[in-house]
Amino acid sequence: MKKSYHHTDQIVLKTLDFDSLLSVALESGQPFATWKMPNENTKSIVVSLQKEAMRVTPDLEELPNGFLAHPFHDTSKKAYLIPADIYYTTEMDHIDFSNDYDYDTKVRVEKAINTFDPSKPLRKWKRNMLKEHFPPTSKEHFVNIVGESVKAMQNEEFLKVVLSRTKEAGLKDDFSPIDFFHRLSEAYPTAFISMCYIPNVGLWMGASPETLISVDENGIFRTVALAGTQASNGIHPRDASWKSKEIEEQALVSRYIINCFKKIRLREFEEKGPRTVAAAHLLHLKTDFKVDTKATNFPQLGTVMLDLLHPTSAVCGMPKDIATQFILDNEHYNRSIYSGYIGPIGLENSQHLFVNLRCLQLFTDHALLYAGAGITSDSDPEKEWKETELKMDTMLKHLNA
Ligand SMILES: C=C(O[C@H]1C=CC=C(C(=O)O)[C@@H]1O)C(=O)O
Repeated sequence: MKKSYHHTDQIVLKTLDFDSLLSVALESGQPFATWKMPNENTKSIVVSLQKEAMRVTPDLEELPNGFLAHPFHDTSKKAYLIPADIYYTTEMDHIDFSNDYDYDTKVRVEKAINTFDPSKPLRKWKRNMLKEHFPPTSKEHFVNIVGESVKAMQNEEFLKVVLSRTKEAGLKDDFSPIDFFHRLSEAYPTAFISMCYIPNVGLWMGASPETLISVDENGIFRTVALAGTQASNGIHPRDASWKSKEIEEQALVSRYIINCFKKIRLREFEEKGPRTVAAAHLLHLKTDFKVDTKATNFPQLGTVMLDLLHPTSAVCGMPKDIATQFILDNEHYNRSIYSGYIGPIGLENSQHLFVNLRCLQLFTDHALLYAGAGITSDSDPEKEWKETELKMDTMLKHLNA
């Protein structure tokens, strides 16, 4: 696969700790991202020393290492890349610093970290927040567009559409994004916990249950079909039962992925499931797909599948073009990177991109939560509204805790 990480100059810090580096990054207004992988304890951070994130075509084999964030819909199909000018994980005893910067820049960064005072509350980050956003979706509007889409599907205009909405939640005066990141990491060990700041896109945080694509250091490619939702209400995943509406909704996502494999004539994939998995207080149906890119001699499979998969019918619908148009015409707001994809690329010789779900965007005094629900011809608009409320609770429960 790709070249190994080649950042060599190391910064030696008086006190090397994750929170200090993250605080300096957050207050600086530079593009940065921090994350925790599912089922791992390590927390990682990348900071760019440029003022803006890069706009790139998501070609994983060609891009510099860093953190990628792709919007749900972008006509130029470009992603934002936060290059790993500074890279640190809680497993490291030093900070990796890119060779592209001169000695003075390194000294400036080192000084900012070494003089950081953890006893002072963080305030400057608020200056970098976006000033405005589309008004939150009213219940009336959401229920209305779900009803319209159900009619269109009963008329056989399309098979499935995922409709989404936003809602505001106030922040406590002393709200700290860093404490929130740690609370999410504790609460959801199996999720991809992330925080990323991109100028003009905003500060986003999330606890995603859905891998879009991953390629590990051994060249094993993975993706999943995740759909169907019910509140777990204490039920163990193995004892869950599903209605045919959810079974079909998830089967459409699996079929979509298999069609992507067919398009590139790849037959050597392993498929496991569907099985029930827990994500916070919710249960979903999930099918796992796996390909050995070395055995199939397909090193660029990650990039090829990324282009074919996004947006999957777990966030968009079927057929893709008609569902996309329905979303753009009816949701009346810009999803930005909600239901797009985010994650580290090139670091530790692997790629890990997750669908940006169960997420929110921070503003100076409130958060904007995002959630959607898969609609089919059998959907009940009122139930779909409740489902989006349940999904938003994933973040809401821990926001002001
Ligand atoms: C679109 C979202 O979830 C997707 C992933 C799992 C289950 C889903 C569902 O049951 O509708 C959605 O397809 C969201 O969380 O905003």
